Amino acid sequence: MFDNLKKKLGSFREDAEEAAEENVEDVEEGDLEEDDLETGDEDPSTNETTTSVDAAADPPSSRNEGAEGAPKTAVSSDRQDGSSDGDLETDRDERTDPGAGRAGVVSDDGPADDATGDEPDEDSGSTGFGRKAKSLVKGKFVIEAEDLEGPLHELEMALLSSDVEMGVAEEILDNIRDELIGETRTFTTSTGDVVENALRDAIYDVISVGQFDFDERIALEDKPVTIVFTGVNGVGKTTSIAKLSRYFEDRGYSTVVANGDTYRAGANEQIQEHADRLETKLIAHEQGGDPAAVLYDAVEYADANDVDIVLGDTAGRLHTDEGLMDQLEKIDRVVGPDMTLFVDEAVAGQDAVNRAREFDAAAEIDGTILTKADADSNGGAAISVAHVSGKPILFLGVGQGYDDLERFDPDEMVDRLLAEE
Ligand SMILES: Nc1nc2c(ncn2[C@@H]2O[C@H](COP(=O)(O)OP(=O)(O)OP(=O)(O)O)[C@@H](O)[C@H]2O)c(=O)[nH]1
Repeated sequence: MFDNLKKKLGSFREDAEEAAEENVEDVEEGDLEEDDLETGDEDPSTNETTTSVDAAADPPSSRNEGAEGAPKTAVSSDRQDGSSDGDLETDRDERTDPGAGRAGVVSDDGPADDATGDEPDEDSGSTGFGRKAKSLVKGKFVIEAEDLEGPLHELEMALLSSDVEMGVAEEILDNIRDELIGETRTFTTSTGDVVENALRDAIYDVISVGQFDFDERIALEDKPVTIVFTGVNGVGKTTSIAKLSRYFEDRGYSTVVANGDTYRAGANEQIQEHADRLETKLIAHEQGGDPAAVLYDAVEYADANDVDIVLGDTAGRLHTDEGLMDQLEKIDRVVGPDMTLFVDEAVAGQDAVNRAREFDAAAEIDGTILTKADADSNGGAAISVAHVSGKPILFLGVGQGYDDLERFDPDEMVDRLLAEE
């Protein structure tokens, strides 16, 4: 899965690490300015962080600098879930590389990311992270813009040729620039970790857009929960519905499937096969019937039989097909689905990215299921869909079996993309 992209990211890592290595200076403990490592300068009342001595030379940052006077910190990810960066970073690093990486990186314009979420360092300078980092520090470097020009250009070309959407590729590059260029970085493990963490954060930022806890949301909704699936023909909608039926049944929910694809000959038979295998009820009408009526009946059935979740298939359509888009609107009016999930195939690359944007504009979606990720070596859709549509990827289809469905986890995705071969 995503092998091409993994290779290309690996090349960037090597190139950027080389650029960092060329600028490394050894640091004797005694040479370190307190400023290099200080972490206790935050004023809790203003949440201001000490600015870098090099800050004036910093290139304008599109991400870390807000309004004039706003805090500029080394923290990069704008999390979607409201939790503090510190908590998340700590979580993430513990899972991926305990004791290495981010925790060891300190820039001179503020605290290391992990430190930002920790308890306040009351006696700054004598206790806490600054002191700890000092005793571990190995070296320091500054990467200037020109050092990274070549590697970043290569990375841009690599992302674009992997079907990453142009705006998303630019965002990733901006994120990396913000993280790596122009700041003196002291480090405790290796320059490789510094580069890897910058890349990790840059990608995480774009793929984690809009993430929410899907299971929790299902648990909290009044039952029955109605989920409608939309997308173009043949991308794996029906199969994904069958997989989600299995997913929910595995978590103790009962499901009923509604075939709102009254358009395509053979659709009833196809979905009936899945329902039989999964031993779940199918509600279907004659071909040519009203899809909204099918879904309405399925919700009635669920109400009457205490079924927890209604999974509603719809006809494959293009967002430009007005008749079919009107059907979706009617479904919205008649059954008021709790969620509309857009289904597309990872292998469609840029097309899938464009369709996600367009479907969201035409019929507000809550999230995406990206199918056939198992057959996609590029990964461009997986990287781009959330950022472009503003809605999260919720699941990846990773095969044709009912269990071949993975919750999309941005952390795991980044780990996967940056895993050493
Ligand atoms: N490898 C792989 N194949 C998949 C995956 N999901 C679906 N497929 C296959 O894709 C083909 C199309 O799937 P369907 O579920 O029929 O697609 P659909 O979108 O419902 O198609 P229409 O009903 O024609 O709109 C089938 O052969 C599925 O087995 C996946 O995650 N990985």
